[in-house]
Amino acid sequence: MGSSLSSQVTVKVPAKVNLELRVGPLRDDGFHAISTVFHAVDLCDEVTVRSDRDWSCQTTGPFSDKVPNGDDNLAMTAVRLLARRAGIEEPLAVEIAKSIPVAGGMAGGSADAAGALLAADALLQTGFNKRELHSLASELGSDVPFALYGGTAIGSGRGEQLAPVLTKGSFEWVFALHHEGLSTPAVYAECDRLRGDDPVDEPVPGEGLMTALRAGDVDALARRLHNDLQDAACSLLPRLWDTLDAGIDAGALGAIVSGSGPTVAFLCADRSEALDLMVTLTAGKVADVVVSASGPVHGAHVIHDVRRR
Ligand SMILES: C[C@@](CO)(OP(=O)(O)O)[C@H](O)COP(=O)(O)OP(=O)(O)OC[C@H]1O[C@@H](n2ccc(N)nc2=O)[C@H](O)[C@@H]1O
Ligand SMILES: Nc1ncnc2c1ncn2[C@@H]1O[C@H](COP(=O)(O)OP(=O)(O)O)[C@@H](O)[C@H]1O
Repeated sequence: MGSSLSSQVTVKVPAKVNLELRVGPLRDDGFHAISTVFHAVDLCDEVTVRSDRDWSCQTTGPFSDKVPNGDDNLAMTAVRLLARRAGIEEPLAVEIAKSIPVAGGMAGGSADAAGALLAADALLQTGFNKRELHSLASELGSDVPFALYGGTAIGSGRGEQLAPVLTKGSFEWVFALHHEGLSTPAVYAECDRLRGDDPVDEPVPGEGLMTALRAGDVDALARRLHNDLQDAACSLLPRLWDTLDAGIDAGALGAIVSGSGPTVAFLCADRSEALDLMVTLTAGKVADVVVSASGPVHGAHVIHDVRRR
């Protein structure tokens, strides 16, 4: 992209699955208090930011037709925010090579925002420290800070407050993607509707999940997967129930809707089981696309840095 002489930085940034998502009451600011365990998987976008004559944002890849270009793209919002806070007016061009499903509950837009923040920060040499970048990421969205950090982490508040979690080894996943997306606010609203007037407790982490992760115990992890938004996502898209069942029938150890959905995540015993499951689910046409990925992986990190000043 661009002239070979332009300065540009490329960042690789992962998707996430929520191993646990406990949703508390609706807060006065319109967000829900949550307790979640984010887990970064090696299904990644690459975000390139370069100096240019005008501001622009373009997306390539299989999901690019579903992503807004220009100012409506969250990555564009991110670079504009960073430049403004750094007091820099130089226009930037953003290019996203997109592999993370859109509106799939895997935080693809948040990942692009985090990637764009990091790339623009490296390009412009702002001098912002990690805490300041975290704060900018929180302004962009509840899931954006986690995409900067990656690994496995507890998220609290509205998801933006993070604490790292110790894990052993890696876990093998299969993801069933649906072309139809689900809107995150609509899924939270459906969760509230299904709960009706029932009192909702402040969310707290479930027992056993941290032990399973620390021990690298995939069977125990499969039993601890939990998502309070799952019923709401399935209520809005009932065929997700069939997708969840199909994976378990085909040998997955655990199945869960990823975040606000509609992507369904299956936890497998090992890589070979994951490949077998991928073939079975693809042949059974239970989803529009089936992919495999492992986690945890690193958060946003620079993979190319060409700066000419
Ligand atoms: C559900 C989760 C689980 O990790 O992600 P996805 O699965 O959609 O990727 C997150 O909570 C989504 O985070 P994110 O997509 O960053 O949401 P934001 O842009 O901050 O908020 C969009 C809207 O979602 C709702 N929202 C979001 C976070 C939260 N803790 N409570 C909410 O009620 C609000 O209606 C808010 O206006
Ligand atoms: N860079 C981006 N990538 C994906 N979606 C984006 C992006 N910028 C803005 N959007 C908008 O945000 C919506 C939610 O996107 P996404 O983050 O993929 O969902 P989810 O949080 O469910 O994973 C999309 O429908 C799209 O209109």
